[in-house]
Formats: sequence, C-alpha cells, structure tokens
Amino acid sequence: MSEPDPWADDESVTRLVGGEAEPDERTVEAALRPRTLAEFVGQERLREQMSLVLDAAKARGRSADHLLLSGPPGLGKTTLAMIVAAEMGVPLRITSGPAIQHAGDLAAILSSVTEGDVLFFDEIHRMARPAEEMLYTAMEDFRVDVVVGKGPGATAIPLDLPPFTLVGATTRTGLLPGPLRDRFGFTGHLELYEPAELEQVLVRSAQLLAVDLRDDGSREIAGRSRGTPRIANRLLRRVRDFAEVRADSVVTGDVARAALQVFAVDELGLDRLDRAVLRALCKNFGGGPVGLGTLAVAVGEERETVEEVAEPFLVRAGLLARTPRGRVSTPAAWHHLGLSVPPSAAFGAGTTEPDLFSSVDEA
Ligand SMILES: Nc1ncnc2c1ncn2[C@@H]1O[C@H](COP(=O)(O)OP(=O)(O)OP(=O)(O)O)[C@@H](O)[C@H]1O
Repeated sequence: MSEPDPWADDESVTRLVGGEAEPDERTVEAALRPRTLAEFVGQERLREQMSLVLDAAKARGRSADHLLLSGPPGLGKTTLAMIVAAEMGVPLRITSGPAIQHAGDLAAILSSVTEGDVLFFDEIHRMARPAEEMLYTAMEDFRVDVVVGKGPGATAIPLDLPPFTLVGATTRTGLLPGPLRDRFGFTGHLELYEPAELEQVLVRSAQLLAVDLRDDGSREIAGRSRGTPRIANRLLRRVRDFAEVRADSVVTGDVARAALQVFAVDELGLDRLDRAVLRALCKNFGGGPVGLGTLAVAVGEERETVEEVAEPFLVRAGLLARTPRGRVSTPAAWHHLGLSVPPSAAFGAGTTEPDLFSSVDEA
C-alpha cells in the first residue's frame, strides 16, 4: 500500500521551517522590515485599529496607549513595534522578558526612558515575577518605587517617569497575569498569513534583495511557508542560493520546487521532523492513538521536541489530532504521505467522529 517516500533520506538537513529567528538571522531580517503601516502586508483589521490608535494619539499630542501584540513567532510583532515608534516619530527602546531577572533590571531600563519613547518588551510573559509589580505602577501611574537597602532598613524611593508607550509582545497571551493584561489599552492578535499575502511579502523582499522572482516561484514558496513571513523570507534566501548556483539566478516555480526538495521542505511546508512524526504515527502505530512518549521514541527525539516543535503546525494543518487517548493521524496525513487510509485507522475511511475524546487519560 505504501509508495517509497522521496523525502525519507533527508536526515542531515537543518530546520528551515521553525518560526523563531535563528541567531544570525536578525541582521538580514532588519533589511527586510516594512517601515510603515502602509508597507506592512496583511493583518488588515489590526493595521486599521493600530492606525486609529496612533492617529488619535498624534492628534492629541500625547503618547499612545500601551499596546499588546500576541501571536506565533515570525508574524511581525517586532516589526509592528518599530513601526509604532516610526509613525509616532519617537525613539524605540528594546528589552525582553528573559533579560529582566530582577526588579532592579527593570528599574534601570525605566529610569532611562524619555518622554514619548516607545519601549518594546518582547516575550513579556517571560519577565521575572518580582519585576511585574513594578511594571504595573510604571504602566498605570508612570511611577516606580525603587527600593534602597535591605531588610528592615529598606526604603522605597518613588521615581516619576515621563509618559511613554509600552509595546508588549507575547506568543502566549494566556501566560500573562490578568493585572498585566488589563494595563494595556489595546490588544491585537496577529493571525497566520494567507498564501496570497505571503506572495506579497516575497515580492517585496525579492525586490529588496534583487532576486528575479517570478509569479510561479513566489506561489511555490508561499505555499510552503506555514503562514509565516519569517519562514517565507528564509525560504526565499535558500531558493535564491539554489537559483544562483544552478539556475541562472531566476526563481521560477520549477526552480523553487527543486530548491526546496534539496532543503527537504515539502509542498505543505513540512520538514524531516514533521514527516518523521507523521510516518511513525501512520506506519508504526496504524494512525494511533499513541502516547507522546512512545511517538517521540519512535522518531528518536525528545518528547518536548515533538510536542513543541513538530506538533503545533501538524495540528494546525489538520494532519494530527491530540486526543485524550493519544496522538492520532487524520486522513489528510495518510494522503499527504501517499498512503491509503486503512479501514482500521482511528480516523479511518468512512469514520467521521471516532470515539477518541471520551477518556481523560492523557497517553
Ligand atoms: N506583514 C509583514 N509584511 C512584510 N514583512 C513582514 C511582515 N511581518 C513580518 N515580516 C518580516 O518577517 C520577519 C520577522 O518579523 P518579526 O521579527 O517582526 O516577527 P516577530 O513576530 O516579532 O517574531 P518573534 O516573536 O520571533 O520576535 C521580518 O524580517 C519582517 O520584516
């Protein structure tokens, strides 16, 4: 029943389709960032809302309300924070949750903020708890209490701050404490991009990078970019390498397909790990249900890697379901691997609603 899998031998290839930035990627990304809301592709509703918030603040001659941006990595939160500062014509300061381990770290940053500044706080959900309370008063009253000394002799010295705009970014709104969430005047959620929007991102990036990208080339890359501009731009750079070395530097659909075959990114944007998980699920375990630990052993990875790296997209793409009794592949997964769905599969041919959700034992 199974065809040989043309992607099966791609063990050595690094992960091109992760949403997070690679360590050396920020510099090249900086060159591709849109500078204005008008240049920012997609997210129509969010752009309109942000443009209203910013225009109203400008008209009043005040700094804008604090803004919270949420959504998966690589969708443009940092870019939007930079645009907020540029549109308001003020400097941008950048910090991140993991950099704030003590209240003193935050006090140092806040005490250097000048009037109207935009303070971008990436991964705000990872800030240390003791700093959170300080941030509450800074956001609400533009004041911090700096504690001097230790023990019974410690005194809190109030320090007034100039008005500023905090732009918080998080991939996990649910992890933010309620009091922090409530202090943002506006919360915007970034959605995954449609392929047509990713094509626009790619056309713009190709112009900036002087890549000869044809329509069918951008369509091919967009379809494999998992709804994420960062991944689209990354795949474009790899396809450009291939085109320069093997294809007269022109990126057509055929060139993009051949390049992404070399880099083991298939037509849905799945890579080696994603496909290994699906293959193990379908071939070793008949489509599941199978426990996460067993599945991880079958693909030779840590549980966390399977759960946090591969599964979110497989679930989103409708290829894998997490049920109380374990992981299950959907008919789309079998088809994607070129396999026919066996009647015995949990989501087998002809079954519509398998009885997988009745047990509470997480396998
Ligand atoms: N709407 C968009 N239009 C054009 N390019 C975009 C858009 N959104 C993101 N990009 C590009 O994608 C790359 C990643 O964007 P950005 O760094 O803003 O993502 P992020 O959501 O902040 O990710 P992280 O959470 O990992 O910091 C940048 O090069 C940026 O220019």
